[in-house]
Amino acid sequence: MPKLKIGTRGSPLALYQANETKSRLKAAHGFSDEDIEIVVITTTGDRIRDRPLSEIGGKGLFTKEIEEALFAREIHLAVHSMKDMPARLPEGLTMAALLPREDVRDAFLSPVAKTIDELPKGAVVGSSSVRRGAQLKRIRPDLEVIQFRGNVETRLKKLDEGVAQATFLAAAGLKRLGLADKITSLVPTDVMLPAVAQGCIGIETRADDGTTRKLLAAINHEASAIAVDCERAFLAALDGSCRTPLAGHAVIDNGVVKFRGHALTLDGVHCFETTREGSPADAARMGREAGEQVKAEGGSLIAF
Ligand SMILES: NCc1[nH]cc(CCC(=O)O)c1CC(=O)O
Repeated sequence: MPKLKIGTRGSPLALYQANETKSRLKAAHGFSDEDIEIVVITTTGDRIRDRPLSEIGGKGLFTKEIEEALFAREIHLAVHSMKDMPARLPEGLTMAALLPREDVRDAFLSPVAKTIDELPKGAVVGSSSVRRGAQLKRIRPDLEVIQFRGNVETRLKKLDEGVAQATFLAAAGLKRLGLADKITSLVPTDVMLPAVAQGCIGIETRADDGTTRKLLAAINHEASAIAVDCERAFLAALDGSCRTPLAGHAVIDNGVVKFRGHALTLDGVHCFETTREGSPADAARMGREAGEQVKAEGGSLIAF
């Protein structure tokens, strides 16, 4: 009988993340392989493959069935890409641990150019992310952005076939999957501010499950948890739909939390920016106030 059941989506990245969590729990608590079972759960987001997620309802589509399994006690914990988590968790669930954050940057993939700047005038870029689309139009208004979904292999094939000249993926996912060699270049965060919580794996459990919470506390990475708290408070304050291009990134530098947040219009013409600095204890408040500021400033142009 397994002592712990981990719920996860079945994609290669999700399985990698669940196995990473399993290894860390084994190392922290001396569990054997049989003690921890990985339970694959198919979500609505996995079933719908043909439409951009932002059209269907976006965030939450990858979490609903998994959270139902937590409530039903079919699993003890659930492993998520924090970037895909809605700003607020359902009542009764909690994010009990964050794993050490991977590279937060976006990766640029292109057979014809080394960087965004080097793309030929009018080049076609494949991306379904409203954030990346808006950021790109802001720096290169000449580029044409087309919808692009699918896994890494599908996207690389589309690049090969000339459907688009470039695409973007989170560096974290590529690195975790051992596909870092597919990256043409990494986009600096001051060129493209990453999505809130990009590169972060979070582990969710029931708030009243003290046993699992204690096991997870041992593998929590505090600096990553603080940064994500700040970024997600920004997201929650803006209450953005997934049609709202938002970006936010916090780092802890010498004990100081430094946060940058952006909200853009879809066409990239307007970008409302905010920065905050403060102590880790204030991380969530800083993110929230940054979000409130951007909402007040950009509210007439951006539909949050
Ligand atoms: N929205 C899809 C998604 N959710 C998490 C990752 C992997 C990277 C991460 O954990 O931030 C990706 C792929 C991507 O945006 O390229």
